Amino acid sequence: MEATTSSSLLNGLNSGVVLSLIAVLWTVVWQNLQRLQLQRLVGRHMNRHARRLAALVDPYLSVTIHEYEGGRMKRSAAFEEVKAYLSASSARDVRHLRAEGAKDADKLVLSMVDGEEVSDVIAADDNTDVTVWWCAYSTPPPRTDGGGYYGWGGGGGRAQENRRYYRLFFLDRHRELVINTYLPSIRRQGRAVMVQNRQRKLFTNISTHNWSDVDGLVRSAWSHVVSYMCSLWTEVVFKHPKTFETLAMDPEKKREIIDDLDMFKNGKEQHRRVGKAWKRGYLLHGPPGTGKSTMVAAMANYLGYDVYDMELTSVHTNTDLRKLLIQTTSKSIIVIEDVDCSSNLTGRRKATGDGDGDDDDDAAKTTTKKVLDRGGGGVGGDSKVTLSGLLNFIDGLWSAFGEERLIVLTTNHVEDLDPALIRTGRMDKKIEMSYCDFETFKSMAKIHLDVDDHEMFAAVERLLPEVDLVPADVGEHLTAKNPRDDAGACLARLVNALQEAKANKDAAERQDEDNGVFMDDLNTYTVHPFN
Ligand SMILES: Nc1ncnc2c1ncn2[C@@H]1O[C@H](COP(=O)(O)OP(=O)(O)OP(=O)(O)O)[C@@H](O)[C@H]1O
Ligand SMILES: [Mg+2]
Repeated sequence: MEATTSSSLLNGLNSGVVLSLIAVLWTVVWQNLQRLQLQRLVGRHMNRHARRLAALVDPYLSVTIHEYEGGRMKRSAAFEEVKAYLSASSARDVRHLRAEGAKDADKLVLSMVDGEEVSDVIAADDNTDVTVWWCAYSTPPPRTDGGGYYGWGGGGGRAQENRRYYRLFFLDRHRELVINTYLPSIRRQGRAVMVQNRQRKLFTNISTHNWSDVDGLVRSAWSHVVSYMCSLWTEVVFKHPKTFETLAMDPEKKREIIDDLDMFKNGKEQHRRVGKAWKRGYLLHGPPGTGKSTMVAAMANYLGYDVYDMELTSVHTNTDLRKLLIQTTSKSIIVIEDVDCSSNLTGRRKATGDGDGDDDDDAAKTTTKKVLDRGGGGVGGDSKVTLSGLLNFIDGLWSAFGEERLIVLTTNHVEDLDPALIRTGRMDKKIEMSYCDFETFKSMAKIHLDVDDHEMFAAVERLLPEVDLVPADVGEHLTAKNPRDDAGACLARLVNALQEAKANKDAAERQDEDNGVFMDDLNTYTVHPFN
């Protein structure tokens, strides 16, 4: 932002006593018109004249906010915030508007075209109203010596567009109020509008390059160029329908998680006071189909955060891991799904040499081969990320970069994870997502069938603890399969599945007893009624 003192807008005119009197009179009349909410009736042209006349007796200052900072290709956050802040008043008061696409496919984000202006009223401490004016302008883009335009890669057509800017006019006597109170406040309000309007994103780091075809040195050089030039993340619009309302789980447990998220979201001051990075780790563990990924979506929707879905096997080195971290934004959730399968990271901390995990050499020495599969082929790739690198990513010096960030790890095998990975500070909240219990079933029945009670609930309550049925399976049984399926039919299908699962379990137990295997030797009976 640059502040300049504007000379009287009527420079050169003979500012005699009569003219000054008229100006003072006009200012008084104008302010009264504003108070009576008649400004819009009088019209925006009169508004501009009032400002010019008033400048005779009290000179104007201006603050200019450019779209691009320092002539570079980086868009100014302040410009975007002011634009967002002014969108409502522009839509209301301005005759010529510029429209851009918004989050909602049916809506448009409106802003003033060049030459338009809107006024804004600030409530001063002495209960008087102070009027300021925002005007929109633009200038042609700067040219390079060769006649080309600045910018490259990603700039494209954008480099040839006019550079827009907003200029705020206000009276000299309101300097303190505008600079110290008004401008910070509109930035905050603009940010809030942007959060509301913004399309949330789902990012992934899965590379589209076939690295195995590329020589190591070339690959390394290319990866540096890519990470310097553009984002290491690929993004799509995040549109997951799951919310906490439709996530079935024990209501008390759900409340506890929502409260925890609220405390985190509003915890900026608390984190600052205790000198803690504003981040929080969640570990979601439990068998497949218990809703871990679904919970991440519900969290993202609840908080309004972007989601960075990190595929560890696509990260080549600890250094790349750190670069990915640096390229994430605030108000985001970084998820590493099935962390136990992502890489052979379990129990390797001691084997990592000096273990600082901070350079590629270190990583190379301690490379762990990709292992683990969930039913079939192993995980491919040539990642050299070490456990140490991951530990530093989650709670090392660099993890304090940025703020308001959740890191969520999901796993089916919490017992396989290194204790250092899940210690408090890395994973602050551990949530066990388990087999469907009766409370979870009741919330699923409400969500799927809109029933709070039913004669078949008793059978479900009796059978559910006897077998291990995950919410994904219960949800499938409760989903109508044809237009004639009512609540009774869906519940009957679930009860049948439970009875069948119980019969299978009893048969397996009998078989084990016959074979001399005792129940204590068996960990769980997982029932997959759809197999
Ligand atoms: N608690 C739940 N409430 C509502 N739907 C659920 C719940 N749990 C699972 N589901 C449904 O079951 C399906 C599978 O859930 P999800 O993918 O979240 O399981 P997961 O625990 O992440 O499994 P995996 O360990 O295999 O990744 C989804 O379609 C989801 O909508
Ligand atoms: Mg999952």
